Amino acid sequence: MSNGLLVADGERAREDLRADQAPRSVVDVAVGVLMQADGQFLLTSRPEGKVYAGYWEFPGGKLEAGESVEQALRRELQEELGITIGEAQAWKTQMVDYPHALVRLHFCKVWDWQGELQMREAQSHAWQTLPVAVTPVLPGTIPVLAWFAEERQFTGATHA
Ligand SMILES: Nc1nc2c([nH]c(=O)n2[C@H]2C[C@H](O)[C@@H](COP(=O)(O)OP(=O)(O)OP(=O)(O)O)O2)c(=O)[nH]1
Repeated sequence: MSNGLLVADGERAREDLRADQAPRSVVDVAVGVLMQADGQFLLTSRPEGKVYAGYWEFPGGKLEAGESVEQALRRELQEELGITIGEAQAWKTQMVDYPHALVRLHFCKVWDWQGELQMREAQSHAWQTLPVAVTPVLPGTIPVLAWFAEERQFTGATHA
């Protein structure tokens, strides 16, 4: 990692490849970190047919044209989980350079929502704490586990 940018899948080879290419545009993504009072957080698995299918992540998705992060988060969590969220607390942002896209992840903590969780995209879900037991975790999700570790003074591996 350098300058707050996480490069997934082979930094040096990709820098060589990109030397004479135009900079890629950034894709903004709204991500919800659903929290329970006891500190557990919700992870979901990426559905079949998407890049990194089967990897564990926080629920969310790309902003549509004209949407704010909060609007996108509200829409995505309704679409994916069938819940209506209350206030979302902007937490941290993280850029990740994947082979498929350069993404800017806007992580928001969500403490309050209405409705029962429904896995509307046939994804799996798991309430987790540190260390995270489900595997594999999406590269762009791992920094969040480090932020939790810092907040909680947790030492040791954050995930399997
Ligand atoms: N939702 C989510 N996406 C993440 C996380 N970490 C991470 O690197 N990403 C990346 C993976 C993808 O490149 C991008 C999210 O795009 P997506 O394809 O899941 O979004 P979407 O639901 O709008 O997708 P689609 O409708 O276009 O299929 O952000 C995370 O914790 N949660």
